[in-house]
Amino acid sequence: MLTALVLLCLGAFILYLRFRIRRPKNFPPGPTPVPFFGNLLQLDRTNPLKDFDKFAQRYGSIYGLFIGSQPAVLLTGQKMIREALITQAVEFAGRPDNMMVSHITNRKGVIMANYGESWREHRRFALTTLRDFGLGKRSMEQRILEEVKYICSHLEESAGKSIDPEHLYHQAASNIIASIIFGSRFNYQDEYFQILITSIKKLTKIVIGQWAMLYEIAPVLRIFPLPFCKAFQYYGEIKNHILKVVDEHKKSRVTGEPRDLIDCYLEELEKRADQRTTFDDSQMATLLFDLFGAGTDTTSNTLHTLTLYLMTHTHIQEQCQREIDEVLGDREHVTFEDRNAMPYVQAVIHEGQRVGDIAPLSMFHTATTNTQLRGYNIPKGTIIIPYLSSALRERSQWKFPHEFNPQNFLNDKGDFVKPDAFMPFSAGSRVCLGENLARMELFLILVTVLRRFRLVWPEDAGEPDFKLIYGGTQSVKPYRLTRKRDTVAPQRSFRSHTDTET
Ligand code: HEM
Repeated sequence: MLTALVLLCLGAFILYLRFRIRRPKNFPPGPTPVPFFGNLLQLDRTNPLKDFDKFAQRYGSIYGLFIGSQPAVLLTGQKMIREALITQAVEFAGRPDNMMVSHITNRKGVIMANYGESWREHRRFALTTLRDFGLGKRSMEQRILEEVKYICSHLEESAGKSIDPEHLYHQAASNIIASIIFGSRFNYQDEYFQILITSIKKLTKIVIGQWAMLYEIAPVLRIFPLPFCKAFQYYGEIKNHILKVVDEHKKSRVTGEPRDLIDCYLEELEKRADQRTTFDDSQMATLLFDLFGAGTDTTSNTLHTLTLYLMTHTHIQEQCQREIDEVLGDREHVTFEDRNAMPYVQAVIHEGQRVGDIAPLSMFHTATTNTQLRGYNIPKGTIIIPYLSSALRERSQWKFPHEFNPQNFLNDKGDFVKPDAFMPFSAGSRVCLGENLARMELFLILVTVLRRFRLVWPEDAGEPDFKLIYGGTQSVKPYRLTRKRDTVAPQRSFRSHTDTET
């Protein structure tokens, strides 16, 4: 019996030695990892953000963790994040290649592409194409305003009923990016459209969930038909749609007259036919997937959370409406330029982004080379996690870090100011590629809707819940809204706090 026990202990010790995780020399300090799981068992599986805060209190604004056996460094606070992503931009511009999402997209396109020529060429192409969006005859602004008409008519039709705005915003954001890249929008009732949107939402959920984690730390499981296989299926559904549209474009396009981003890419392919280039059909499909996916959840979740705050802080909604009326007067349409004359609305939108905290952990980066940060060694390939939420609610950076208060973005004279800690789009060479589009969407949609409607928290809806549901992209829980046509709201305010749900 004793011999068996000794042998068991010895076996366990040998296994421990075999799978023990070794901290690289002079690696940032952090909690002790256990074999195989690293520090994953010390993190709340449904929402690790509070654990990250606790570690930051103990180890400081930079600390080391292990995701399985893979070393990772967590960056907390705006100064630390900027130092890594801006001052040492190139050294930390990589992407992990062992994540499920990098396998799904084959590391092509932009989002999961590693730092290098292909990422650079595709990022540059996408940015220029989005920026010069005089494509065809319609500007980006016109495309957004066209979609806003559908949002308004949907709200118009909902008179006397309460609606779930989440789906409406998802459809609108998805349609705007679809119109830019595919050249056409979907009808809100279109079943196929619902399938695509649902696939994006489910895929986003799976790739940051527990099954993805298992996929990443235990490659041996990948051969089994476990729930992570669904992610590949959802990706396949979206990609099939993309390939179909690309095929149609190849048949119908006219050289020199691009209608959308696909036509622009096909033209680039033609131009580069005799050159060495990273452009090809499969890169194009992943780039389209990246833009369609990234352009759907993000802006719509921001609008969803912001609308909840506006309905429940009616004095803020009213003040926006007064400013909008003053600036627009009799004019039918708002333009993006009008934002410069609307400091309060600007402050409200930015505050919505701050408390909405859409991408709490940004996207993971990696070190592109062996380097140092704050005197610590960071080996090539280390995962770098910019903890964006920590900057968005950093006590020393905000007048009111834990409440919804547009004063966070206004100075004493009432001018709009943007503190350095405002980084929902991240920073540096990987900063969100759709930032300008997203800012334009948020402004044009919100101003048009608030100009026409008063958004009201239904009388029978109880207390609003401001907690964010943790995810790769976060949002508040589903809720319902009613709308009134007049824009003068009775005063109604609820206490809000900006915690993430645990
Ligand atoms: C409110 C809306 C949005 C927010 C808060 C947001 C936030 C982010 C964040 C945090 C990242 C990661 C940056 C990093 O790795 O450091 C990112 C990357 C990216 N976003 Fe957005 N995003 C938004 C809207 C959009 C839209 C509308 C598009 C579509 C054009 C888009 C396309 C992308 C792409 C392609 C990347 C990858 C960039 C790269 O790896 O080089 N985003 N976004």
